[in-house]
Amino acid sequence: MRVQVVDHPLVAHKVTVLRDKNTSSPVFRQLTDELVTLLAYEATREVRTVPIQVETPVAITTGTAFAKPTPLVVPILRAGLGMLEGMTRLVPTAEVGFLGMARNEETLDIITYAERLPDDLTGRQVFVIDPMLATGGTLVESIKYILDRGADSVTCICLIAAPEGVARLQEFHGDDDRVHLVVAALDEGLNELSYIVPGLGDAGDRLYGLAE
Ligand SMILES: O=P(O)(O)OC[C@H]1O[C@H](OP(=O)(O)OP(=O)(O)O)[C@H](O)[C@@H]1O
Ligand SMILES: O=c1cc[nH]c(=O)[nH]1
Ligand SMILES: [Mg+2]
Repeated sequence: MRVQVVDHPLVAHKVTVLRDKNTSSPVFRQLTDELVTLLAYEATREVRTVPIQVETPVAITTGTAFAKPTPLVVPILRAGLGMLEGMTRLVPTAEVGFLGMARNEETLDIITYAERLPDDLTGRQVFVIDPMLATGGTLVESIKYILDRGADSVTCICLIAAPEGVARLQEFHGDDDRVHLVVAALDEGLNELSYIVPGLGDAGDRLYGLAE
């Protein structure tokens, strides 16, 4: 598994505003959208391409197109939805599958309440988007799900990760070079409620309001 923390002043600045508890939902959504495009730039470096011919007003030249099968983007509902538009804007030919997962805030067990993915992911490059990697329970489960269906690779794009979550991914997928993780910030750790510290609070709530 390869882990990349994107070290860039634009990313650091946007994450700082995102963390601010006084940042409103509309601004939070806008920054999430902007951040995913910056992270996706790194995360899609190994997306498969094929050469194509293109005719400019001046000459015919060789360009680049995404290879088939096209990349599959999988937002983890709810909070991952906030990253979807930024991702599909960059990779417009991508297909989109959905995983609805929520962690029980007391037991931290993961409940999968929705799943809409192709049964066969053979040969697919999959991009999982979810802003928060806390204990890692959600991502470990998602990655397992996707690899079990035959995907070639799973690249997870997260805004904020806790070292505990990264360690959990290492434990389950550390030796697997099909798995990549790209994050904007690696934080200090988890608090007693398994929230990321300093983090930004509950990403789903800040994007979409209270879950109750
Ligand atoms: O690493 P973990 O400990 O599993 O926690 C991370 C998960 O928690 C958040 O989702 P949440 O369960 O709050 O659902 P929501 O997006 O509907 O708010 C977040 O978006 C991740 O999916
Ligand atoms: O800090 C955290 C941990 C899990 N999920 C969130 O949205 N925030
Ligand atoms: Mg939540």
